Amino acid sequence: MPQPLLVAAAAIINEQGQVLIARRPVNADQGGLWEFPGGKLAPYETGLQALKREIHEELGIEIQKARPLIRVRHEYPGKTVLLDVWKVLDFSGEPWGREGQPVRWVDMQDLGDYSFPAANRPILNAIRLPDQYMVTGDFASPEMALQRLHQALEQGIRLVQLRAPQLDAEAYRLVAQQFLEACRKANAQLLLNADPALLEQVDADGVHLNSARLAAFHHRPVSSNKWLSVACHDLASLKKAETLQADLATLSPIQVTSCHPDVAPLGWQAFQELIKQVRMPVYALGGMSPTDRDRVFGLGGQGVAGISCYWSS
Ligand SMILES: Nc1nc2c([nH]c(=O)n2[C@@H]2O[C@H](COP(=O)(O)OP(=O)(O)OP(=O)(O)O)[C@@H](O)[C@H]2O)c(=O)[nH]1
Ligand SMILES: [Mg+2]
Repeated sequence: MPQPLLVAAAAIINEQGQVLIARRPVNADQGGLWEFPGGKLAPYETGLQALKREIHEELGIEIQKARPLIRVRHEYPGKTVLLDVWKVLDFSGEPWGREGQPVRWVDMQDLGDYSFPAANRPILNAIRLPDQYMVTGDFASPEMALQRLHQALEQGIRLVQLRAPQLDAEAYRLVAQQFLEACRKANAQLLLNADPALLEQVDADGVHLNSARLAAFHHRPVSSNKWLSVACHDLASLKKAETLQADLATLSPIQVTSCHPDVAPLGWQAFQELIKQVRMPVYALGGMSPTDRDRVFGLGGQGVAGISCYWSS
């Protein structure tokens, strides 16, 4: 494999939730396209050092605090890049295009209106997805499920997967419709762990494919304006998810879990090694707690997914 060109780039988000993008000069590589500000690492620089230097050079601001968001390896004709993208949590100064480049604050939902380099698709997904992903656990009645959903939404959960293998298709559809209404009100996104065709009846934000469905599909089963989430347990399933052009994946079990106590966990090192090999935001699932997020960011993951840590009375 060729040695990639190392590039640090910044997702700078303001208090209104807008993202800063800049336009590349027309005569540059990927010219005329929009990008996340940043640039190549100098020899002996770490990603964060390069990020701070480049952002000062290009935008005139000082990064006070940032955390890893996603690393994306992409092969362009004649060049391979490894984009080390950071989420900027605090900065000082007012950004402006110091090199004459147009810069613009863009609403999160309007990012799709801009043309970015091909490598940027996973970055756009990582920016739009939260760092916590709740998967529903057991419930005795739809009322109990809704009550638990409301508790989670109040605690800040903004991405929900309705997993209810105990329900038949009709019962699932009814609960999904109620979940969708509650999620819409809370500005949260709902993924259906169900046949993707259900999206025609319940207009949720996307679907999550379990292992059986992942194996059954050979093409992306949902349109590009819906999320495609996939359950992965090893490199083969992650690669299959990539073939289906999935937007996000869960990788499990990372630690020992109460629901599958006899399954051997992958562990943190395997989590890091596996997600290096795919271009997709990946959530750590299995035995997680919200406090594991910093560790996950450091290993290159999107955040934490969980049932028991979020679905409790
Ligand atoms: N900064 C940045 N670079 C990106 C993005 N997406 C992407 O494919 N790249 C690629 O990564 C490389 C970054 O190079 P750059 O031109 O920003 O590097 P630089 O700031 O050091 O520029 P310079 O060469 O003028 O000193 C380019 O090949 C560019 O096409 C992105 O979102 N932001
Ligand atoms: Mg640059």
